[in-house]
Amino acid sequence: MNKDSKIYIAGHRGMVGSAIWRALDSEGYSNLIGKTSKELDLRNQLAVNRFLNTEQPDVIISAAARVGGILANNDNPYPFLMENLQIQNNLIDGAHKGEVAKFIFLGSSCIYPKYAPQPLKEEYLLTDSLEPTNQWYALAKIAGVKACEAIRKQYGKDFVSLMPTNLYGPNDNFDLNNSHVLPAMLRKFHEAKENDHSPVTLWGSGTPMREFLHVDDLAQAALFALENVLPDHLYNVGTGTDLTIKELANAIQNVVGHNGGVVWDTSKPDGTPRKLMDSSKLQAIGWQPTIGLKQGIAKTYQWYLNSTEIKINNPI
Ligand SMILES: NC(=O)C1=CN([C@@H]2O[C@H](COP(=O)(O)OP(=O)(O)OC[C@H]3O[C@@H](n4cnc5c(N)ncnc54)[C@H](OP(=O)(O)O)[C@@H]3O)[C@@H](O)[C@H]2O)C=CC1
Ligand SMILES: C[C@H]1O[C@H](OP(=O)(O)OP(=O)(O)OC[C@H]2O[C@@H](n3cnc4c(=O)[nH]c(N)nc43)[C@H](O)[C@@H]2O)[C@@H](O)[C@@H](O)C1=O
Repeated sequence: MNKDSKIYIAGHRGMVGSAIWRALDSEGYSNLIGKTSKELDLRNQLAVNRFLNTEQPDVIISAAARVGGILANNDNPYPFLMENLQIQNNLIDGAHKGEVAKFIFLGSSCIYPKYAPQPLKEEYLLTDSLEPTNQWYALAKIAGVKACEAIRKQYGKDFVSLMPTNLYGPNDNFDLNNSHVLPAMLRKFHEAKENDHSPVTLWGSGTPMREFLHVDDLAQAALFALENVLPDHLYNVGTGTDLTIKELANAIQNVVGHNGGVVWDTSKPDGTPRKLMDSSKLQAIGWQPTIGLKQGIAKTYQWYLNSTEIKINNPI
């Protein structure tokens, strides 16, 4: 890939898009383009086609999506299904018709069946039914993976899908209803510490297990996929290590310095019991995670403390 190739990062202001932008920028990629959702609504096919015809990017990295934690997914099935289908269809089909040479699609570990064997291998896709809380989002993401696979199979184009595990890091969403668990816990424990170490209420039973990857490691995986023609269409991107939500709460409490109690609100959903990824396929060809969870949580908490603008993303 040439350093002056024109690379459109869709969703460049989001947690993932901004991390990919930073990674490419620091590697010397000088022709990056991004548009906010106000400037270009990716649900609008006509607008997307006009934009792609005008800009003619060489590469598209698709980090734009309707994203949220377990409750946002569970309570908003239609936008999580339809908006994600619209955004990705417009980008993937526009890229195919516009002769974009390389397309990197981002999905999520929730595409795999709820009770698939662990760790999750890429070939477990579509072998059983999905986790109900995020099946709508997962179905859209599966359609994106299959669209890229179909274009690759029929036309031989370099369209590839990366499936990250649960991500965290700078520019995450800290809205207490819509965010994922790690940013929600950072904010809840921080605010409780400031409030005389008051008790914190967390969701579910605390027994589900999750795997967490720092978004800068995911950005390195995207850089790796940009700079190499990957031999297959689908790659998991994770650390290979998971922990219970209770263990995560303890780790975050320690980093933040909160000494109060924790209450588990079991009226909130647990979601899938476990979704540990087998990322050996991508690791075997050259990508490795580098940021351990404790270090990553500490870095993210520092970022949170130093940020003048914390993203509270509540589009619903
Ligand atoms: N966060 C996570 O834990 C995980 C995320 N992923 C994947 O990574 C990708 C990015 O997620 P993340 O960065 O966390 O999400 P964010 O919510 O932080 O960012 C999403 C981005 O999408 C853009 N966007 C949303 N709707 C539209 C629209 N209609 N038109 C144009 N742009 C739009 C937003 O643009 P703007 O800011 O301009 O409104 C925003 O920058 C997604 O594909 C997601 O599936 C995968 C696994 C885990
Ligand atoms: C990335 C991934 O993210 C989502 O799936 P999820 O992993 O289930 O989501 P989550 O991060 O919101 O929760 C993980 C666990 O944590 C528990 N939990 C405790 N306390 C809080 C809490 O305060 N907030 C949140 N959000 N969860 C909490 C919560 O009950 C659950 O057991 C999907 O959007 C899916 O589409 C997807 O791709």
